[in-house]
Amino acid sequence: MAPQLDSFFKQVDAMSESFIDRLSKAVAIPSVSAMDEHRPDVFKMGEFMASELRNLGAEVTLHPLGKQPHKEHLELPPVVTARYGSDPSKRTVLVYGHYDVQPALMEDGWATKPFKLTVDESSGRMYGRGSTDDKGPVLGWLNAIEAHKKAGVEFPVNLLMCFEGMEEYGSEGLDEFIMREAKGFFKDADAVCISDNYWLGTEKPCLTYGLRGCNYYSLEVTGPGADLHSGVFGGTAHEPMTDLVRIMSSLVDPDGKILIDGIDEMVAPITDQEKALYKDIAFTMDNLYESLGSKTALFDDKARTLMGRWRFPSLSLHGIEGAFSAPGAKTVIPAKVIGKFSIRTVPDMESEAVTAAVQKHVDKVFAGLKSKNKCTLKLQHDGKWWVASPNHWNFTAAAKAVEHVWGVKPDLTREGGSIPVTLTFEEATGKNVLLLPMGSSTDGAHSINEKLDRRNYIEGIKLLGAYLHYVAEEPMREG
Ligand SMILES: C[C@H](N)C(=O)N[C@@H](Cc1c[nH]cn1)C(=O)O
Ligand SMILES: [Zn+2]
Ligand SMILES: [Zn+2]
Repeated sequence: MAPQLDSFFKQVDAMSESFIDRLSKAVAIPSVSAMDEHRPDVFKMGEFMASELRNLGAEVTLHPLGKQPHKEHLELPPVVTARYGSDPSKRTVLVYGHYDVQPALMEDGWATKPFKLTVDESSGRMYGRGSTDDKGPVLGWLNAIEAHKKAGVEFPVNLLMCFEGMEEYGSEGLDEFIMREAKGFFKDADAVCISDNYWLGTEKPCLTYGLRGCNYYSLEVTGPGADLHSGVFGGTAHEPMTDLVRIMSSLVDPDGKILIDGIDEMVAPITDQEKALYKDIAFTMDNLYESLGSKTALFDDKARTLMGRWRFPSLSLHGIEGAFSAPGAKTVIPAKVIGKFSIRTVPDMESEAVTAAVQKHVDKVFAGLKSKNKCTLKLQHDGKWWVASPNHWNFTAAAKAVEHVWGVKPDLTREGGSIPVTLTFEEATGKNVLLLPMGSSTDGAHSINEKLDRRNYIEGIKLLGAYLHYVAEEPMREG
């Protein structure tokens, strides 16, 4: 295999500028799934993926998913599936990624235009929304195909690709599609690989075997018929924002402790075996400070910090729709405000039980306010946590590829973020799922100035290709 991989690696290096150009074109399409006005761009990005894949010789299908639930004026973007190769003597690997991105506005504080890939030649940092989450990794698979073709190296496996456009909005419609296609498009898969998370630091690669789930809520408080003048009506009416802020501040304390009764009891106890795992992970508090961009950590020690990210639930307050947020001093009483918060869930939390506990808490606190306003809690979307076995040939193949490309053994990690369909793929295919990250801890996914380091992108393309070669070699045994 070594000469084949050498030729493939040389080709990736030779094509690196054209791979960066492909990423620039993708970043330039603002495929923000959470903003109605960007829905045509999400479709455009789906078309871009389909056209790039067709040019590489893959069999591509765009699957419409129908109307968006609760937003029937919007069509869901298509799932793009593609097959590259159908040789029965080869293994078949299914890869998944998403072509939608989080919102990004210049006024959020970006130093460069979010939808223009800006390469800082001195640091190798490539800034742009979606560069690391998840356009860089998704294009990594396409680039790996192209480099094999150009280098004249036989592609080692049959590749099934599944790219969606709603991941950042709860993967609407995808679970049903995957279950429908379990015995169709996905039936040949021998293993699944997802590249959509990050290293723990900036130097050591990792393989990931767990994710937290995510229950995302909106909490609406309404009262007056329209926004009011606070001079005229302040002191005469129950104010929705006052109620909302009280309820939101009752959910979690400043140390991150969730204050909702019953949540702690749902969390699986920590075992001694698990405690021992944390000490060997290459992660320091300085890694955290670097990726936080500050020293505002909740805990001073590594193990508690990793547990806080991986295996305990957390509750984050995200924002308030309808609140006055512009510069200046508008003296308004907003008539309707919608608070947004989410709970990252872990084993053994069940979505329905979490929502029941949240509803009970909100009802209790709101009743205590004795307000005449109306308060409504809604679960916007939920995605389940996932923990898999890393003792499977899929992980062994990936570990060999990491050692080959990066010269070190990868850490085995869990991820604090969520990829809701991971569990669905596991259940639909009955096969092992591996998370193989490309980007690093300082990439700032979901934040301002999101970036992917040039080194992680180019070596990441080599890693994805090498992984497929090692998969082709691994003896078939379930782990
Ligand atoms: C880890 C992955 N790249 C990611 O960013 N996932 C999102 C998915 C999401 C959106 N709403 C709920 N889950 C995340 O973890 O926020
Ligand atoms: Zn994301
Ligand atoms: Zn992502």
